[in-house]
Amino acid sequence: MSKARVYVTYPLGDDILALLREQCEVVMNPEERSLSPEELIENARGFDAVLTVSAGVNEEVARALASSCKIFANYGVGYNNIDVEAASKHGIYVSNTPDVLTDATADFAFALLLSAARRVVECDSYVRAGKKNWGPMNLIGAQVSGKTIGILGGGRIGKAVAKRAQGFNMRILYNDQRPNPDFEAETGGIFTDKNTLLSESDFVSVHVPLLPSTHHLIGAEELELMKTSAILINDSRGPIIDEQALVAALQGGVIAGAGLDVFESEPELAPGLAELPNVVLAPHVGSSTTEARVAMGELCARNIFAVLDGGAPVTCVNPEVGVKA
Ligand SMILES: O=CC(=O)O
Repeated sequence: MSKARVYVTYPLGDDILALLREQCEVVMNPEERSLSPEELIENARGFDAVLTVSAGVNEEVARALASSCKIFANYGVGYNNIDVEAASKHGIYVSNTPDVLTDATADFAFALLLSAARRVVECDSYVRAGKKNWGPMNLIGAQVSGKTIGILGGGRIGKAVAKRAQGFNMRILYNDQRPNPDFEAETGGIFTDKNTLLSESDFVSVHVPLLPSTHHLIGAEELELMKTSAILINDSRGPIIDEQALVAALQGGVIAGAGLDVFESEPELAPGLAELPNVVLAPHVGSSTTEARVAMGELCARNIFAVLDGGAPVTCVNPEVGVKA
């Protein structure tokens, strides 16, 4: 019997390709860029599975690929790039990669927080410019230990950030659609409404999925509620923050700083953002550790193999597909 065929939308490491090739024939887009829906349809037509790395799957893509494709296995925990309803309608499973990147992403939120608070990037430039002197007034930053952190999103990554904050003896506030007893039991976090969280926190870290209800969750009004000394961290999804409003707030001293791994229109930045000295910027690398990347690839492969074997994905986003089948 011929092997099932998997299309991979973005270059991935040899380890994951070798694993997929144990059971499947694999074709990969060799270019380091997201494919347009038209290109995805053209390239993946007739394949049994598509491993999506930030490629957009809309209604047309789902419809065009439905005669052969059984799963969109998304390489990432966030799957806002995929129209899940359309995939379900056309009987195609969607899976994501939760858990395996939680620690890496929480570590990176803390890396951004510490970098922005203690001006690590400025310190690096300072030393590289040959200015190595110690001085009592030199590059003074914000203390992190003992401060209040406000975590928007009480899920896996938010909770992992809270656990790190415990190590810094921080007061932990969090907000979500509803309280999460596990979050509170494991971290001592206190559930508050969003406005209280924004006005009382020294650091606000965003860990919600991108949904219509979380688009621009932080805009000009929310930034106005924050302390002028506050630092905003985001390594979830860019459109959760109104980036133009954030630039204006940082320029006007409404808040003190930001650490951003994600942007509204990646890879573009809002005008003025890159010129600000009080932001630390990163190119969407929250889950980019060797361990997390290997585990994400393995989980995509497990999801694909499970579906090709006639079952449901291990980490399934739309189990209703199996119910209808
Ligand atoms: O951004 C990365 C992810 O969603 O896993």
